[in-house]
Amino acid sequence: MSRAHLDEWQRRSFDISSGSCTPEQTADAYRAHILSIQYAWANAELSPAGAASLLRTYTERYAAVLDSDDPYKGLNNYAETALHLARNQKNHSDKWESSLTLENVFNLSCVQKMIQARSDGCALPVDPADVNISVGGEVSGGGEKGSSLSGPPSGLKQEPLAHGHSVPLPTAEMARGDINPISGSGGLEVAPPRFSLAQNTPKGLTGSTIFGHNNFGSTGNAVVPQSNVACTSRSNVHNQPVFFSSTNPSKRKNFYGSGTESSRSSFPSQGEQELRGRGLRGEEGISTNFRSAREQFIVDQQKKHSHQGQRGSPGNVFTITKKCLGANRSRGASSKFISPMPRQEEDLKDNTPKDMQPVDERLKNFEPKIIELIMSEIMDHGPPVAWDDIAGLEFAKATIKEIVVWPMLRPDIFTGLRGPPKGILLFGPPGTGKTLIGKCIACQSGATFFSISASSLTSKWVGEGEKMVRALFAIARCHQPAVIFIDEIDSLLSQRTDGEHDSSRRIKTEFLVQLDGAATSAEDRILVVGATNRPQEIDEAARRRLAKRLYIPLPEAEARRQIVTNLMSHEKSQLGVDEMEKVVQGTEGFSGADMTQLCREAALGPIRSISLSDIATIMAEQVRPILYSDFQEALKTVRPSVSSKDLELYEEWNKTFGCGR
Ligand SMILES: Nc1ncnc2c1ncn2[C@@H]1O[C@H](COP(=O)(O)OP(=O)(O)OP(=O)(O)O)[C@@H](O)[C@H]1O
Ligand SMILES: [Mg+2]
Repeated sequence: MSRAHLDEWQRRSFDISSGSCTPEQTADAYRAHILSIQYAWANAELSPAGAASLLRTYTERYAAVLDSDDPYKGLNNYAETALHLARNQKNHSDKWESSLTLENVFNLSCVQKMIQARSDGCALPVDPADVNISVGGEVSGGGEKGSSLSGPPSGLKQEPLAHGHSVPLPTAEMARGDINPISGSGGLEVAPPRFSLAQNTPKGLTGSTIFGHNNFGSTGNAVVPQSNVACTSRSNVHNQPVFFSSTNPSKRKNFYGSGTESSRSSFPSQGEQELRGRGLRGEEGISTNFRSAREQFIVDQQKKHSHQGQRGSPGNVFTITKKCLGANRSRGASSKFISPMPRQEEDLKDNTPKDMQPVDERLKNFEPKIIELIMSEIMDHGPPVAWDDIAGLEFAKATIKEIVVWPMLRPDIFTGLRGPPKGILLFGPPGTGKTLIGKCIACQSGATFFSISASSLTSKWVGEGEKMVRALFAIARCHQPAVIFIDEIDSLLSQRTDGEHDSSRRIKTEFLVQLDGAATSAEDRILVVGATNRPQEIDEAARRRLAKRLYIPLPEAEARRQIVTNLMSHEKSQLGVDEMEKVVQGTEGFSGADMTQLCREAALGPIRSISLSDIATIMAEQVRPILYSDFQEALKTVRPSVSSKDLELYEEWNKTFGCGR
């Protein structure tokens, strides 16, 4: 080092050793030393080894001055910082005091309840919510071999309670931890007694019950040293209530140590306890979570076996239960998990009556794809339709109720000749409510309802049509009582001609076979409802099988009024009685669908009266009500869709084949 540096170094060293420097000056001097060393090393005036050695020495000395809490020699840097931080922290814990004292603990209602329960010989009310210590009354082993808590151990006072039972109270000595209340020996060094809750437990609460720790392995000021709380249960513990202590008395409830899986997984098993006990003894009462691999293996094995044993017979397993989510639910092979999303096949199974289960075997011959398609055709969706939603058609409605609803309600009296027909044909002009009736049957009959459009059978599944028909009837048989609604049945069962396509002929034949089978089988409760607006095109063989042929005519005046009233009730309208009458009279020959169309058109009247500039801003309430004038306007554009000539044909067919009066 250069001469100047060495002089400076010397001066600083003298200052430090003179003892006249303040800690700040000493620290500065050491810091300057460190800088000098770094400088010399950077200028290659010091060897790296020499620089490292010097740096270590002076860094240590510098740190010693900084960290020393001696006010004359050190800066107490660390403490200063920590204290500074602490000063800025709000801390209320120093004012906190537990309200739970030795005196008032027995006044707690939950403690009283427990005492009462024990005195009544009932199970102890305990909440395992946040507690994980079980302490019973029977003492086996301990300082005085064979001693039991039926007599208070030395160090426990007997204090009579209101109801006459005595409770051992800890004394001041115990509170100080001088005496182990459980051992009763008055000494600290006691072999750990084992506790189990037996019926012959003294009526009073043990000191350990009340003052037990929350944590198994914790040590501290508790009255009961943890080493003594390692519970084992060799016998007579099954079905015994397990006693938990809790720091939160409000959480205590009735609880039985039933030894559920969750509890066992949350609490040390017997083997675990023993191992822990060993560990405790071996380490002079200091519990440790460490376990050798072998010990862990033994614990795991014991857990496994105790689980199995518990399921079969709840034998000699450790009966501690911890409350946890779902603990009360039984799990395992016997419990049934119900998925919130039922699968299709489960639906199929569930909808099938138990006695119909063997029928499912028949579905094995069908391709799952086809079964799935048919199942998706089950009409269980769409807005429900009530009988009152269908205006007029009183005869048809009464007949259908008689054929479908009553036999379903009273199958016992609709037997033999009174047995319901197996096939119905609803025929009539378009838009008169045939499909509506089908939907209503679906909602009201309570039967499994299959709704298939015949055209989809012939066009959608070309080449598979007859398979579909067969599968449809097979599934319906599995879901009896069942209603198969076939809309536009004319396209399926039209007259057989020489020029027709082979596939549609096969479908038709299959359908007739199935219909025949359903019609002839007395046990089958399958009703086929066909709807058509071309009844004259239906094959005579099919016509015979659809025994009940109901004419669905155009709505009469009363029905038309009902349709308008029904539809207008959902809108803002002002239609006087006379005006309504005029509308009804002006719609002679209208079908139900035409009436609906007329009302829709009339409902647009108020909107059309709003000027184009206002339509974007007008409030919904400001739109005027539907008036008679709107109907008058609508009647100019909406014409009846059924011609009188067509009507004659229906009337004629009804007279020839219909079942109406
Ligand atoms: N009797 C009725 N009561 C109330 N509304 C009806 C009635 N008949 C028809 N409607 C109305 O007409 C619409 C068409 O009816 P639906 O589809 O049942 O006629 P359809 O007889 O099946 O006709 P298509 O023969 O053309 O299939 C219905 O949605 C309903 O709004
Ligand atoms: Mg229809």
